[in-house]
Amino acid sequence: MDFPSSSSAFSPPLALLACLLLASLSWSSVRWRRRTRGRPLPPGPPRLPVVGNLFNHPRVKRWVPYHELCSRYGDVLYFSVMGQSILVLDSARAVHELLEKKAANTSDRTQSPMIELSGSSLNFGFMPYGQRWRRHRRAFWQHFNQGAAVAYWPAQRASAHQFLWKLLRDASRFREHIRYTYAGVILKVGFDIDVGDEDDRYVAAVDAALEGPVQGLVPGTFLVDFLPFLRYVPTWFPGATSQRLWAKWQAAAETLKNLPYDHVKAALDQASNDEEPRSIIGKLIQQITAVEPGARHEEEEIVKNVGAITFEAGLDTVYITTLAVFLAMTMHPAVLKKAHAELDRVVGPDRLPDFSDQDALVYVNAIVKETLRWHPVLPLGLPHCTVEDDELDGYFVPAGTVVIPNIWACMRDPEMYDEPEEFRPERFIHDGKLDPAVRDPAALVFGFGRRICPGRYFAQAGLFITVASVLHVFDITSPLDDHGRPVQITHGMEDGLSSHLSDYRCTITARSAEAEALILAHTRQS
Ligand code: HEM
Repeated sequence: MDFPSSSSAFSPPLALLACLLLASLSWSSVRWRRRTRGRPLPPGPPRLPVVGNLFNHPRVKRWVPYHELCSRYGDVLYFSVMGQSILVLDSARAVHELLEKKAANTSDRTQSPMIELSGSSLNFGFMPYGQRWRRHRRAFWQHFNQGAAVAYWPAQRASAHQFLWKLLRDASRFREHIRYTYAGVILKVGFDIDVGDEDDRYVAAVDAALEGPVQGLVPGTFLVDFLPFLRYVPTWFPGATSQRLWAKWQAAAETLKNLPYDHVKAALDQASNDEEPRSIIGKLIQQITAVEPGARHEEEEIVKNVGAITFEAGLDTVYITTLAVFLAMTMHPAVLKKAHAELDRVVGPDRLPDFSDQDALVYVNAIVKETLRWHPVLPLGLPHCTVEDDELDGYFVPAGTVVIPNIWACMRDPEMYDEPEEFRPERFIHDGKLDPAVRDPAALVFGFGRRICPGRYFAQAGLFITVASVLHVFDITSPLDDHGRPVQITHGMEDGLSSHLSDYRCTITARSAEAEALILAHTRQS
């Protein structure tokens, strides 16, 4: 048999290239085997060479298709998109195994150009796991831990009362009223600013700054997520509409960082030296005055960021959850009737609910829990990221893997919650008390490990007092059509990092003339 001579088949440079390629492939394969130690990657849909799952990775309302795929592959699901490993955890068990037990290795965040371009660099929720994130989180937690959060109850109560009065005056604008209620509390406790009735410039600054994260952080919305060089196209370039949008978002984030901060700074400058600052930002500014001037700029930046993130992370979450309570009451009149009965019995007609009623208002607490479960506002949480190679259930999890907890799926696990699609607060109650045997949705919807939501105590207190106050004095019923007939509405979740409701129309009326009088009396007092 004739073999072609080596000189005719391969020229020396080509042969060298082939040898180098072969050597590099064998070296990668050895390294891969060393790293995996024979452990396979977790199961998942079939992958194409190079692009992996680019064409079969879910894109819309991913919590649903992820969950459907898990019924085929199990509660740990693996994708690889253009070399990026993605792991979906579809059960409380899997989430606990990786994000709680191995928190030291799974508390990083993946970085995307859209974080900066959407104006979210100030948000430590997106910062990589490390010293900078830690310093931000420490400053925040100091003022929002369980003990500290109690100090904000009076402001939360006053804001809830103001909300009742606004609903009484014009219930058709209940969505704006909810936003003002929660933004007002943050402005008060964070900056000692009293929010205006409407057209408040601080609330306008918050709304403008939230546009970037809400629209810009939905994965895959902007091509720059896949082609990072696009961020350098100048704004004057024809068709560079995204660039102009990003510039607007970043400017709005800067305004949010500086506007309320400057107010606090000015107030501190005018106050006498022995006066204790009343606001969180005031206290943080006071702490950094002792810092050496050289390091002060960095510290000042942290304080500004902490102020801004309180709005960025703390407004839409409670706003959407409160809207979901209104929707649930509209759809389930029997639940509202039971809440009314409990409030009449525990609180009575002569006053509004208070935090001291919380233990006795078992059904109202159960409504808040059921709403957090029924409409988990961050259905996929905030994705974590692994730092080093890891292992789960005997599978290999490479370093740099994006880990997505499917909180929505956990909240609909029929093993944990019977008939999960139903809105049924009773599931949390046994013998007239909250049942410790039923998992509290708060143990999952606020996230995991070292990244668990540090605003959770503040959020839950605000939700409780607002919901209890509204249900005590208002009826919430179906919206009416043009002929005055009730319209049947259903629960739907919109796509997005935080999921808005598809429909939230309702009719809100005071329960009685006494209820109206009660609202007016309390508004005058607060
Ligand atoms: C219903 C209300 C809320 C829900 C369901 C919620 C849920 C979450 C979730 C799922 C995370 C990601 C946790 C993780 O990575 O595992 C998170 C992070 C965060 N939340 Fe909340 N949250 C709520 C309200 C608030 C409020 C009111 C504040 C501020 C006052 C707040 C501040 C934060 C911050 C600063 C982070 C970033 C934590 C970090 O990455 O270290 N949240 N939240």
